Amino acid sequence: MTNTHLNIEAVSKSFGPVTALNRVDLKIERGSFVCLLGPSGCGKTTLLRIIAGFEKPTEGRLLLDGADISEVPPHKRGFGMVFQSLALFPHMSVAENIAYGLKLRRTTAKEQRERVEELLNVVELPHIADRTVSALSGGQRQRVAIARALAIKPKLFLLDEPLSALDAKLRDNMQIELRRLQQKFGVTTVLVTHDQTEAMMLADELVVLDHGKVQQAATPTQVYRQPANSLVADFIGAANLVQAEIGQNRQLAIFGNSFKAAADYEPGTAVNVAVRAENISLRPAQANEGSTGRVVFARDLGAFKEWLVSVKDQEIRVRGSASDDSEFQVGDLVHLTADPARLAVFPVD
Ligand SMILES: Nc1ncnc2c1ncn2[C@@H]1O[C@H](COP(=O)(O)OP(=O)(O)OP(=O)(O)O)[C@@H](O)[C@H]1O
Repeated sequence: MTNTHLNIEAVSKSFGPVTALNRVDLKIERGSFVCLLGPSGCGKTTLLRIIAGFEKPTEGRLLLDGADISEVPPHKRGFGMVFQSLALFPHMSVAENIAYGLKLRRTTAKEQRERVEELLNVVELPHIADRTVSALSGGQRQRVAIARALAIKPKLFLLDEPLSALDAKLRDNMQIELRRLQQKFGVTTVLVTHDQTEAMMLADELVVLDHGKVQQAATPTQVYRQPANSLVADFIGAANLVQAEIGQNRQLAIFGNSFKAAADYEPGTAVNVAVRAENISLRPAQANEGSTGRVVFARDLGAFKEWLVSVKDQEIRVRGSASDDSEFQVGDLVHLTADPARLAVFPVD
């Protein structure tokens, strides 16, 4: 059964001649964590700003629990927000920052104290309530900003690239923390990111935007395994897009390996086949063998190995697991095999 919290109906937004959003429809489930993901300029920040009320849609409307909020100003929407800049008050203490939204809501001093204490415990900063924000580390500031946004028990929790200023290790820790907090509070959350690993790590539902349109809205696993089109396949994960042609009985040949396309296409249809780097295996090849390529780049990244293999006029990215002890060097002739169960076939646009 669905339980829609926010319903975004046919929302479009133009800035003069630029169409930032083009009839976006999206239903956000109560208590879910939704990530808006896409390349730079795809419209994700504009969509978040429309949800927050900082921008008005050119067309379409927003329904919160069924009520039209399109005309409601941001401060009356009751949403909690965290931006990349955090926008904390540097001269105020941690506790004052967290209590800020509560004060505006005329909460009693006792309620404020209790709520601040509760949140400081949740974000694991109970000992620094009295410090000024300017004396905190990047990760601590991040937690204060999150605590401040959650203090008002927001109807929606909105975050715009909140972790992008943190170094890789801290960002990884904060992603786990953010996800745990969101689950603990059960707050409906929308986060904008251009980092697909972050989006896959956090999201219940991943919304891939491109060219101002929703290209796919599904679980991270679905988006990864069954990308809706070649834009999504290309954007998510290390995918190779290989051109091929449908033969008789839906037969297709990729790197010389033949397999059957799942969807029904006319023979002779040109298609793009998305093949992820980790779904291709290599073995040494002989010069007179078919379906071979030459290794042009090789690196060991610790967690996995990666090669670029020149096949015809394309460079194919291939990943092997760290435990795989095959060693291919630049210049080696290799045979490629794609896992037929993990291919996605799209008509050429
Ligand atoms: N205030 C504005 N005035 C004019 N054009 C704008 C404005 N805000 C956004 N745009 C344009 O709308 C499009 C979508 O911008 P938006 O900031 O939503 O993209 P984004 O996906 O968040 O990109 P990024 O990841 O680079 O922040 C872009 O072409 C952008 O230049």
